[in-house]
Amino acid sequence: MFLQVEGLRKSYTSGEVTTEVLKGVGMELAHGELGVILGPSGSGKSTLLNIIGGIDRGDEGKVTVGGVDISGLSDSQLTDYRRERIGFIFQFYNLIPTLTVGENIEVVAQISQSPLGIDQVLKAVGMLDKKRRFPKELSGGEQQRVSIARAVVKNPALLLCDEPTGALDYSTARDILQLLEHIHKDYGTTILMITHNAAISAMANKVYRVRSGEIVETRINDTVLPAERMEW
Ligand SMILES: Nc1ncnc2c1ncn2[C@@H]1O[C@H](COP(=O)(O)OP(=O)(O)OP(=O)(O)O)[C@@H](O)[C@H]1O
Repeated sequence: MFLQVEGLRKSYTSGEVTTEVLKGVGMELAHGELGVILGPSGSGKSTLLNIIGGIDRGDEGKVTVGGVDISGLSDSQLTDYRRERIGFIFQFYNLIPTLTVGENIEVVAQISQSPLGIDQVLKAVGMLDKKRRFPKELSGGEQQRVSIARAVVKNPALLLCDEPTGALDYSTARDILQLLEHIHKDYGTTILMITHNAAISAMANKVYRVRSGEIVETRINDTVLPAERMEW
């Protein structure tokens, strides 16, 4: 199994209060699959994604990605893992405002082991003609396209998306989901995506429903709905 999470626990302590955010999470995702994590606010979705992506660490349990047990990595090995194998897409794009679209992609390509071509990924997200623009000159949907290109240019083994359409209007959100669907198909990238929106789970191979730090349901979709046919 490409991604395997077993008995993952995580607590945060602030002052005298300890909150158990993940209470023994287990999940699996095969290579090339698209998984969706559904759940209410505060249920632990981002914490789970951040641990899988090597941004954060669990307290207990095991996370294996592409045969590597990341729970056993040193800090510098975890940084290399994150840089070389993981692409992140966030709700609020996080582009560098002082760099052009092309430069935002280039800084990531430069530190990647086997990057794709900058123009190739900009073309794939429909932003090649805006290569010399700055992020503030773009709409939210366009900025998210650039952030997808930035995540994809490193040719990541795993693409992690945290509410990628959370800040977008309905039709732009559907465009972005269609784009992620194309990336998934064209590049064969394994994708794990967090959403509040249950309708989006129709495009996934696997759906994990999270409640209060536990996966309460794992569903396998035999039929995957194309993003252009999803409605909510
Ligand atoms: N660094 C931190 N320090 C303390 N508490 C944290 C930290 N990160 C997350 N938490 C707490 O852990 C819980 C789960 O947060 P998390 O962001 O994983 O949930 P979520 O399901 O992604 O929520 P949302 O959908 O609102 O983003 C929340 O109660 C949050 O306040």
